[in-house]
Amino acid sequence: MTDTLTIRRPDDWHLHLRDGAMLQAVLPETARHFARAIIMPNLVPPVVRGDEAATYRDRILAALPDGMVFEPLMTLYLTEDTDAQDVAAAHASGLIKAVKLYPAGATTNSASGVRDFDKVRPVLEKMAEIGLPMCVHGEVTDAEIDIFDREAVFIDRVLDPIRKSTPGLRVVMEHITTSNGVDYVKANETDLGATITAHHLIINRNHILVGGIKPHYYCLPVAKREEHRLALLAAATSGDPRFFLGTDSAPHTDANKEMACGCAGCFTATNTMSLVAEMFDREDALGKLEAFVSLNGPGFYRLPVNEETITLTKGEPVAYPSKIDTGEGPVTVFDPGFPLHWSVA
Ligand SMILES: NC(=O)N[C@@H](CC(=O)O)C(=O)O
Ligand SMILES: [Zn+2]
Ligand SMILES: [Zn+2]
Repeated sequence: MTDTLTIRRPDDWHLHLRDGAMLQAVLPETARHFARAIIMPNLVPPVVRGDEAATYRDRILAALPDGMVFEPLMTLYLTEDTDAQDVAAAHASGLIKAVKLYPAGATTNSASGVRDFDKVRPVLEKMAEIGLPMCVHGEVTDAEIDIFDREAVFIDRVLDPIRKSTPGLRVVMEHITTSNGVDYVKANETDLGATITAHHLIINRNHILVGGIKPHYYCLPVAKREEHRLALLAAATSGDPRFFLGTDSAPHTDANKEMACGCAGCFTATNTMSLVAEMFDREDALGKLEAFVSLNGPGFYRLPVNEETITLTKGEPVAYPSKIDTGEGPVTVFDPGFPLHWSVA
């Protein structure tokens, strides 16, 4: 039985850090284990232009506690008014590593997102030309489409047509939640990858709804049936380079989660590595953990892998806080509902 595991330091390819007091509180939770993270731009107002990404990056670095090493990989929030030249300049300077597409209304702080995909065509063409990846929140927003079908319908109606009409566009399907997402990625040899969260490896829709509503299991895209969770787990543990960890750790205060209309988002930054290692161990796939958390992401983004390592050890159930304090109120840490045995030394 393996009880220690040394791997290259991991990265998080999908992270919400927010701003101000919340940023201050959640950044160390990520920086403790992760070397780099793709920083989601869905602030209010969103991070749209290169100069806004530069000042957000400065605020993140200013919030980093002394002695911690962490590199924020910045993104821009795609709007119908985004200027292709500004995007190209922010990419050429090394500031941004991706552009994020939110269909308007799909998720938290997506009101400034895209309604008419034809309007962003010039930006997408420029991105294809310069090799800048597009990260996609892949859900349609049509009122008549069932929330559990929104990812699958997005692939057919929006994503596949965009990819066919924009050859060379490199796409990351963010936080996939369905076997449809897994199958679509696998059916495409080039220019397509997907992030998978820790929580979607663990929960299905029953966890949210059976025995009472669990607001801390509610996120978007919402967790689906068990067969979909199993497809995600198989993809993550397969070693296939097209799948990599993006936690989508998305802090909301308990006050904003535990209410009649609670916010979407699970906060996993504190215990991500314990969650993921536990699930890989259960699948007898610890040999593929490094690929999922440390190798496949840099491979897709064409960045060097981290030189430093971390060591995980297996032992008594890991102690982690049930909540973290933030200047805005407590934020509940994702509780898988079972003990975790792997901790980062
Ligand atoms: N995943 C979520 O449920 N919420 C994210 C937004 C997102 O990634 O869709 C957030 O910013 O809170
Ligand atoms: Zn999203
Ligand atoms: Zn997200």
